Amino acid sequence: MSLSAQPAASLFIDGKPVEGQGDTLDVRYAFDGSTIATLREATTDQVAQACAAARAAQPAWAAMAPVERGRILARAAAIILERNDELARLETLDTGKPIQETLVADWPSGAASLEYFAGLAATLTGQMIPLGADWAYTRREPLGVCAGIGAWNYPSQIACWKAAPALVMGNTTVFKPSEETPLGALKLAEIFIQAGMPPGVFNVVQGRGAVGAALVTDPNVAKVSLTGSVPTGRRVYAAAAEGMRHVTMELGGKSPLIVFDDANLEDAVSAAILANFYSAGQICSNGTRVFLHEGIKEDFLARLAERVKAVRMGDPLDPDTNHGPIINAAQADKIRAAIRAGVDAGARLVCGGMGEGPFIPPTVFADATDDMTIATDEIFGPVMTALSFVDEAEVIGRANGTGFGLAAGVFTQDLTRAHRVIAALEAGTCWINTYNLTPVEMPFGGVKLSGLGRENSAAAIEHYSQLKSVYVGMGGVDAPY
Ligand SMILES: NC(=O)C1=CN([C@@H]2O[C@H](COP(=O)(O)OP(=O)(O)OC[C@H]3O[C@@H](n4cnc5c(N)ncnc54)[C@H](O)[C@@H]3O)[C@@H](O)[C@H]2O)C=CC1
Repeated sequence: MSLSAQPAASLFIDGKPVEGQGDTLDVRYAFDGSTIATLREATTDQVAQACAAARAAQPAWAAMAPVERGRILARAAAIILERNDELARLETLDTGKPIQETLVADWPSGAASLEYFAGLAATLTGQMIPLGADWAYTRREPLGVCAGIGAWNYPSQIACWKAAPALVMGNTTVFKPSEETPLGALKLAEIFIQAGMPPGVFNVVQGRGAVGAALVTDPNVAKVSLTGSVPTGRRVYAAAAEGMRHVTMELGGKSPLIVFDDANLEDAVSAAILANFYSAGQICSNGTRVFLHEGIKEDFLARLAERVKAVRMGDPLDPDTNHGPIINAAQADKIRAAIRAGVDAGARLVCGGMGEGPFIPPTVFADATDDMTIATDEIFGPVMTALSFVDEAEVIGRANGTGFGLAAGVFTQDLTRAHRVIAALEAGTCWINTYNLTPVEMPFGGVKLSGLGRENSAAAIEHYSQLKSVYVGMGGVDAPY
């Protein structure tokens, strides 16, 4: 089977594939470094063209009956699910993630988002407010053109999560995937057209940070939704502020996973695996600071080290591979530097280590302290840091002792404690006795430096719409003169 994944053209503007006129973008398969596609970035003019196409398409799209917009999203979801095998393969080539993951976690999650918001379409109404003889009403209106900017870990899911609530509200979108993973968004654009979406409603531009920056400040853009790191989030938020644009920021984390001594140990170990090693650890909400109660620490670590032996690194297209390569050499270098810093700081390496080439095995540090960089910095790789604790109040304070606030997890059989601890944790997305499940029905997002706004669930609609208030006078008008 050929590994070429060359698309018809690099960009998708106004319903058509359009070749980029900017710099070259080589797309590589993380497993062997082979080039699977060569794209061209969008120029600033092409970004402007995409935004102008989205602007031009927006009034007619917003004027369509909501249920009709919903129907198009639902049709797109059905096409995605029919083509899931082929799309999962492309996602694996684009990201290097194992096919056993991309078959279930990427496009299917994107399709669920389209289905969810399709179902919500007809319910997105304003309010009637009685005011005695007079009354007022609100109209929930679209914002206009919404720019989406994605990270490389879940490229197609991110494109769908940003497109679905925006489009169902009658906004139009220009999406820029990460330069590392540009292919899935082009498929989504094609599928939308196939599902009956009018040209210009969903557009794709490609490029590195500078293209993203041009998109954020385009005069036609009313809202920016970014999934990326905190430093990029700061830059994008600041640039968006100049035009008073709305923002959603889905940024990084260093989330705590707290395991009390009464937890079901086997489940807690499973959760720690999901919270640290799925997608080779390249997940924003990962619970990378695993706080273990002193009483169970060594049992937990021994069991985890045992379970990790079942890891199978290899060709991501092999259905038996359950741990893929890191997205690129620069990211692998960063992860290895973080591992080296953990060893140098005196943490105990329970398992894993440097690995070879693009592969870094599941790596577990124990006996770490809160101030070590392996406990403070987002590594975005398969590196777990275990910290021990004895007391509930102590662990809450330490879990909150970070600028990040994306996610948190608690394992305990004590229901009262579970809810008390979760209430005290500074995190936007939390789990009790499980980890990293992000169904579309549940709001997803962070607090503190991890972001603003929420994706998924009806809560996302708030971030892709604005209210117009209309006071209706039913009698005469009293004026002072
Ligand atoms: N909270 C969430 O939902 C998620 C957050 N992330 C976070 O993303 C990061 C990893 O992804 P990366 O792609 O390395 O992040 P990144 O911050 O380097 O890039 C994210 C996107 O922003 C673009 N970009 C870079 N500079 C820009 C600028 N000045 N203006 C506009 N756009 C710009 C990039 O081209 C890319 O498309 C991690 O910190 C991770 O935690 C990843 C997935 C989910």
